[in-house]
Amino acid sequence: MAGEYPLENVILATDSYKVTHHLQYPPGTTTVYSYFESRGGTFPYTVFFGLQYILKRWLVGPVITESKIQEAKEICQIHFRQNIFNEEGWRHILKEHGGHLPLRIKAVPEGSVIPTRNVLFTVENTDPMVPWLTNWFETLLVQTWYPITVATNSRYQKELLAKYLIDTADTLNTLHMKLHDFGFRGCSSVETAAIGGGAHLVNFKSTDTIAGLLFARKYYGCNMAGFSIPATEHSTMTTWGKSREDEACRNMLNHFPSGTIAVVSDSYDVFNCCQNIWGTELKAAVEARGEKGGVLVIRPDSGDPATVVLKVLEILGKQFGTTKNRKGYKVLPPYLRLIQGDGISYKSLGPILQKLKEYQWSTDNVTFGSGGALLQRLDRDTLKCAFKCSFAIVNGEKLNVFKKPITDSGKHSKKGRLSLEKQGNTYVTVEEGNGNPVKDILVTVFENGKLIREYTFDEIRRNAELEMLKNNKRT
Ligand SMILES: O=C1OCCC/C1=C\Nc1ccccc1
Repeated sequence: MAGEYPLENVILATDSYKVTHHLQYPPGTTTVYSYFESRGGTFPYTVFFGLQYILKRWLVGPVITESKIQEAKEICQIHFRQNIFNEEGWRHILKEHGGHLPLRIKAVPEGSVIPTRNVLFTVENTDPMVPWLTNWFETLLVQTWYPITVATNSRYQKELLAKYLIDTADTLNTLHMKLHDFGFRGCSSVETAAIGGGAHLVNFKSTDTIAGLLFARKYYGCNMAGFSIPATEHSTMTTWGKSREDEACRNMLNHFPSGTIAVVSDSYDVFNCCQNIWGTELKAAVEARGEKGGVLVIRPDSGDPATVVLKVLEILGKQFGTTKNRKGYKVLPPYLRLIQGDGISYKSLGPILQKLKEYQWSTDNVTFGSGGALLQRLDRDTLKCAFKCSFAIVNGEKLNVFKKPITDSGKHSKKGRLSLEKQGNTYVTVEEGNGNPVKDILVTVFENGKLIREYTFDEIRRNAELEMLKNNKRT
């Protein structure tokens, strides 16, 4: 935002080859219009999220300055070992627009759930003198692939968890806390964790990735987007020594006499810990804590997830008893739950939930944590996010622009000015400028350096909410 001087230089936040592209468009080019889409891949729909961060972080305000132009000119001169930097182009932006970028960006509302192969946002230059500007910012804008892919992957897990809660639990009330973000350390950078952590929080309110909380506060006006609880790690358990694992467990009950706490219990033998420490030595203390509304969440952290979770449930069920809920599935006492934070991904979650169901255990009993798979084991190909030019004006002539490689039909691009319309329950990308502006779902979010439409986190969460929960339908 204006006033905050980022260390980096937005002119240089691009790929080297783009520095040479102003010399490559046909003479007389006055408009370059490009669009972003997911061409599909792992998932049939995407959750649109994260553009607002990139706009605020890089593009909003008088971002072009004399010193940035000078620095960019110097870097490019040395990097290309020739003078191809478009100094007068950038100076034009400084002089004529006061350093504001003469671009128009139209996008689907953040949080929208859109089938792949539909336009998600468009970019065009608003000043005919700088047509090369549109694709200069492809590099930054295509980085929306990351928050989009994290939010999408996270939402598919929410769908899975909702399905099993509907089948095996009495309510969906715990759904928003069922997948906890464990991914901070597994991210490539603090910024990655912030963006990815924020993207997960579109779907859930359960996280240990503090960077994601700050991201939601700073860029999406959300005061507190997620929650966590007092929880142990192996160091706070193993420093007591193997012979005092029971004291480490008791220490947690003493320090946190009420509320929900989690204790990792696989330091040596998770089955022994559940049977003889939680289920025998500390059983009365765990139950007493339950009287005051306390909840103990036991955390296995190794072994085959479904196998270990099942065996732990059986042991705890025997020691503490179980009840049957209205759907006929077993539930531990309300003061006792599990969290499985090892080996969880979209791929592994379904089979685990299915196995618990087959053994008559309600999904109510278990919460999940996911790290690397949630925030890092994704790439731009997961949803094939791409940015292509579809329209241009050259010597006053309007051109529908496209690529159509005979070597990959999946890479055919859309033509002309695009709009996104909803026809019945189906989204349709209307091409070649044939859309009805009144029905266009794309919203102008950025124009000439200003953020035109901002989304709050609550609005985004509503847009992204599961269909079954949309109008507060509780099963
Ligand atoms: O194991 C972990 O790896 C890395 C991230 C945090 C973490 C656990 N946290 C936690 C939070 C709430 C309940 C249980 C555990």
